[in-house]
Amino acid sequence: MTGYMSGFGNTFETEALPGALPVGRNSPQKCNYGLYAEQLSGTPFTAPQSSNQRSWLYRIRPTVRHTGRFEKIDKGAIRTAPTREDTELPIGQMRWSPVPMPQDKQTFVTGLRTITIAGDVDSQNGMASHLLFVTQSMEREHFFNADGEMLIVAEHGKIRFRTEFGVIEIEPGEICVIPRGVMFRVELVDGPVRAYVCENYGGGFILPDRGPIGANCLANPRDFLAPVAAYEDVEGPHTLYVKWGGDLFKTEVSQSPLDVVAWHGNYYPYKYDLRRFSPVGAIMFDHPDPSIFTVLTSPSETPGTANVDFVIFPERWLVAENTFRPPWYHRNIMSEFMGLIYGVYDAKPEGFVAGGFSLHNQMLPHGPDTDAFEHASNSELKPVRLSNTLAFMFETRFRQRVTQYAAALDTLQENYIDCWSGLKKHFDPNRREPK
Ligand SMILES: O=C(O)Cc1cc(O)ccc1O
Ligand SMILES: [Fe+2]
Repeated sequence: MTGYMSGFGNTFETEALPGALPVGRNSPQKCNYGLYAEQLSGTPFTAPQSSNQRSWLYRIRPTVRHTGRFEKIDKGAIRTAPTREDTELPIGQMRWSPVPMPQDKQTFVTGLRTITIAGDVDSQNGMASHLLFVTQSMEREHFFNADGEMLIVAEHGKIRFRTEFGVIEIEPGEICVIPRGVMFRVELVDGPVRAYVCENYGGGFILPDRGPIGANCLANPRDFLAPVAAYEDVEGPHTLYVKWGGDLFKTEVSQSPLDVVAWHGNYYPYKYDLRRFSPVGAIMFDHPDPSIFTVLTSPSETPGTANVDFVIFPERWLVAENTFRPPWYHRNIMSEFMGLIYGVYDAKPEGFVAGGFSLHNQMLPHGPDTDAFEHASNSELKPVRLSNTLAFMFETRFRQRVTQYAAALDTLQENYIDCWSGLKKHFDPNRREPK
């Protein structure tokens, strides 16, 4: 069964068989249908009520039966902070063209390629950005990530996540968030998949406060969708892969671990359609900070200083008067990994293409390229609709270290910085603009 329940951070209850959820208690002496009760804690037991996350799962076997002895295996191109790979790559603004879809068979586990790593997984700070290529569905294989929550940004092809909690499908324009520890497998729906992944080592993503914007707009809670319970009762050899402490392990078991008949709680995977985001922006003049486009944030202990923010640049109207409308020139204490899901990004009309990505690391200057500057400085400021465009940013307080894999990609644009070389000196002590 597939289906979704609407709301962000809600406590849900869902059962695939009637009466599978115990009434008024979590752990009765015997559960209906002979199920085992199991708790999955996403925050410490003692986290404040407002941020406490846990779910109760009623399953055919407890998860200890879905794990045997673990064996450490090759982690492929997956990297985890604070690993330091000597890339010989000097600091600098970086941009990559899209990496073509591999021709060989790649699953969600083998198809993850880490581009940047930031912070320190052991202290639950920081993040990684990955590319994901899937050319083959996982069969009798599952995965969970103990190192972080995974936010998957579909860029090419539809993706199906069969999770302990139920089934989630996304297409380009949508995201899926899988919390730390949740078991799942990934299937193709109608062809190969390319996606971006933010692995968040810190506290789980929440909706940002809206401040004076009030109770509505930006990402509205009702547009987040959690799956209804769906279970498999499948015997036979299965492999479970686990990412733990930057390493990859596997364990062999004799049944599918997706055997949850019912669950309740507030720790679960969910999806969101980025096209439902209701942007709020400048309706008179000036270019506001891009934080107005924050979809989800993983806060750190320092107020206003995100472990990582997930920000989008969606379709919208530009109407500001007497304003340089694209992003301003910028140096940032936060580091910015950007990707493009479709269309054209207004600061980079050339060279930043769907499936590509850029990295403007801590304090490294960036901003509109020469064409964007000339156009924005001289075009008539009538209302302009930015249509068919969707870019995003993973913005973290930590430096993002580039992996060897990313440094060696032949899609790394050697001449990226030349996009600014045409910015001429316009200074003239006698030149004043009309008011
Ligand atoms: O393109 C970027 O670098 C992202 C970005 C967008 C924006 O509107 C303002 C600042 C900023 O860093
Ligand atoms: Fe920026």
